[in-house]
Amino acid sequence: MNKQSIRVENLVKSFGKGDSLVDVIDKASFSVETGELIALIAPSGAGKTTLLMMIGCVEEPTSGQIWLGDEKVYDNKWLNKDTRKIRREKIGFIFQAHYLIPFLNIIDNITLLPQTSGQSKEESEKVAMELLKYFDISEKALAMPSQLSGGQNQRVAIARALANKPKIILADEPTAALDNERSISVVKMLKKIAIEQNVAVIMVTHDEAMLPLCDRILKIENKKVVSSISKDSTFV
Ligand SMILES: Nc1ncnc2c1ncn2[C@@H]1O[C@H](COP(=O)(O)OP(=O)(O)OP(=O)(O)O)[C@@H](O)[C@H]1O
Repeated sequence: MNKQSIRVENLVKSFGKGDSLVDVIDKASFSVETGELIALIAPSGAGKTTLLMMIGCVEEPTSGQIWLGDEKVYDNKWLNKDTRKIRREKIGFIFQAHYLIPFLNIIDNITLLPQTSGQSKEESEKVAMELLKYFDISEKALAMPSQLSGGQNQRVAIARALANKPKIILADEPTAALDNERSISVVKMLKKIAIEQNVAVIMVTHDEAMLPLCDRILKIENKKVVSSISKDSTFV
């Protein structure tokens, strides 16, 4: 059964002060359940990355509340000062560029974070190999990132985001560097992960072709966050 994985209430974000004050998000309230793949859309500069980074406990909101799973992590301040720990335990990040470390092979790229979080080499390599099999690139385990295609590297980046078994995946334009066919394959993969691994996925995208593959669309409109089901073309 799906359950609430992300909940945001009255979230506000402004940058700067006085004359240079920029209001970006005004009282956003929404939730995302496990199993859901959500597209986050808005014009450039409207606050997509800012919203994603607040949910990811990277950017501190101005006010409001955030729950990740059962834990309230923000209530007008971070409730746990160690936001890195929250990120490590609960969230997998995927970016437009894959940001794999060029001098580490694929398996070492995936096991780096779990090992720095205290997982044993054996256990982290076992999980990494399972993920590489899942993404159909296990034969590339010992290759270097430069030996893989853009689409393959992005699959490795998704595998890396899953290595700590997070319940939330935050993806900032994960398909921006890929052609249409590879973009569709990456987004379908994110949907499969959401369902099979009970993960909530929020994906920032500028690509309208990806919207029908998502369950719901969150749109930032005049600083407000509005939700629609993906089939509803009101916002598309
Ligand atoms: N650290 C910062 N200090 C001041 N203003 C910032 C800061 N970070 C972001 N902003 C401003 O907040 C607004 C939202 O930025 P954000 O990067 O979240 O937009 P976006 O929707 O992700 O844009 P894009 O689609 O171009 O990536 C912009 O006006 C930006 O200039």
